[in-house]
Amino acid sequence: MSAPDHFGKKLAKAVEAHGPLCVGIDPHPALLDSWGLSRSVEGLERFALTAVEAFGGKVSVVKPQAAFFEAYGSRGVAVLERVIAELKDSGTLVLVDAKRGDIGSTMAAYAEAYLGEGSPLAGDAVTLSPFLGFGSLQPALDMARANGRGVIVLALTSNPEGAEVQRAVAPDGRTVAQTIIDFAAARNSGISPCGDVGLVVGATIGETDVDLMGFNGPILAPGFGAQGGSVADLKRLFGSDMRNVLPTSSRDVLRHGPDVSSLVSAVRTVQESL
Ligand SMILES: O=c1ccn([C@@H]2O[C@H](COP(=O)(O)O)[C@@H](O)[C@H]2O)c(=O)[nH]1
Repeated sequence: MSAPDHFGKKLAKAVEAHGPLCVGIDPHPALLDSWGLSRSVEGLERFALTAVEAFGGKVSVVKPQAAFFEAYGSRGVAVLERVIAELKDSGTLVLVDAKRGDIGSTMAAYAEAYLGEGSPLAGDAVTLSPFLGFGSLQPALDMARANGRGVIVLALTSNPEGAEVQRAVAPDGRTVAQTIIDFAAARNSGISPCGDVGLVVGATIGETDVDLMGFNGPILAPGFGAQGGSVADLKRLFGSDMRNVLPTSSRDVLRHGPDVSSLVSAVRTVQESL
């Protein structure tokens, strides 16, 4: 029997089939209003399941934003679990955007929750924050690899405040972002076609002034769409080789709901622009 695909291989196949666009499910209160839904668990559920119906099987990756589900407590988290299960059933890769990060011993529990076999909160990958030190993420890196899942680590985030930390210069002369990139690159070394440790590099960051040349993993590019990032920005930042770049957009697609066919055609329009 052949070994199951690792995350990089699953991602490469998904991108081959559907293109690089990752669509976010971010049930903002203002979007619930504009879809004519109540700001309640019932409204959240209708919103999220409509998005699943529109995006499942049509894009390579869907990224539910955990915060908007957690805001409704345990019933909201139950909706997130259902979203993850239904997206998996549709054959679409699920990146749970939870941005977890803590000391290693606590990180092991986060790893179990978001990357553990049989956990209802485990998609195919999870976003992680490395700002307690890249090494603190080790339990999650190990569990991701053992279970054929992936992690996407913040490096250069799309928000303007990120630069004060991420572009700070470490004692060895590298920026914090470059240090994170180098750790991630080392972890992916030798994995084909793409490693299981990805990075967040926002589409809005201006200049990269980091070296991504040797990086063999997925690059999630948020900030594309509602935050002002454009296709031209992606080309400027990542050059012509965008094989592993996953532009991600949430509000700019979701504003076309609640009609499923309008959501689907918004997705198609963005996919074509890429
Ligand atoms: O640097 C980052 C990291 C994550 N995000 C998340 O992506 C989406 C963006 O939503 P839009 O509506 O397309 O602006 C959201 O879930 C963020 O938490 C990011 O924007 N920047």
